[in-house]
Amino acid sequence: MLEVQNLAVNYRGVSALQGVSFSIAPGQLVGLIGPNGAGKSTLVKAMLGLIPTVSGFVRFNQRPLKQQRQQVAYIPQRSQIDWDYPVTVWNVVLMGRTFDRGLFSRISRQSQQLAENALQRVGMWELRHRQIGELSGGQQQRVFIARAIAQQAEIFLFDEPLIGIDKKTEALIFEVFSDLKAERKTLLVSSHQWGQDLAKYDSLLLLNQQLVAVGLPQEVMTIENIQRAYGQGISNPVKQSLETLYFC
Ligand SMILES: Nc1ncnc2c1ncn2[C@@H]1O[C@H](COP(=O)(O)OP(=O)(O)OP(=O)(O)O)[C@@H](O)[C@H]1O
Repeated sequence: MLEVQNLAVNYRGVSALQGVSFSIAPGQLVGLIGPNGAGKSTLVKAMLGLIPTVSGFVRFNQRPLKQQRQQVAYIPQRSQIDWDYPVTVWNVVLMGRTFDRGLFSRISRQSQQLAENALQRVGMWELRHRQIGELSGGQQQRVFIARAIAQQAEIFLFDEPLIGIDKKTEALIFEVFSDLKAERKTLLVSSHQWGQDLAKYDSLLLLNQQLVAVGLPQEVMTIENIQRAYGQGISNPVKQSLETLYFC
């Protein structure tokens, strides 16, 4: 069980997150949604211990998550990655196995096999010798998902994985989510994507500095909750996705 209790973050004295508490059971796919600047990335980074927190704790199976970083696969937003960095697809995926280096920093045969399987899973094996900067947005996302799969983590934190990708990659990502759920992994996916996709999550966390609502997608995505999180004006895409959720 992944537990977040009373998490708060300030940036230079200004509050970005307050009193965030939730838990996720193994095998659950949880969506983290909220407007731009709501603190979605901040929450994911705070959970990983990448930024300082003012209060709160994050535990996995009753132990601090910070002490079990190897159990967490983090798939950052594509915009946070330097795509000009000269590294091949194969080496990015092997980075998921860096904890498994033996004498003279050699990567074990088992790790190489896991990296190969992960690249096959996301349909990127043929492009393994490519530089990452030479890939499309969807292909880049597949490579980082392969790295996460190769890591064999228990918890997967995806930061906006659906931004700027093609429909085929989006379908593949949801297939990978299903596989990981079947393996009883814990999945938290931040997204500001609206539409039918929201109904695919087991539950949603609606965030705007604090948690506005938590629960089943149709319980969370009420007009009242959306207004509390997004302010008074609800745009057409938001209305459409509410209708999609109610009529699916
Ligand atoms: N390093 C930082 N220093 C100061 N303020 C920051 C920093 N990072 C984020 N913020 C601020 O904290 C708030 C939350 O930002 P965050 O990136 O977590 O939101 P988000 O929900 O992920 O947004 P988006 O959907 O646009 O990616 C914003 O007001 C942002 O400007």
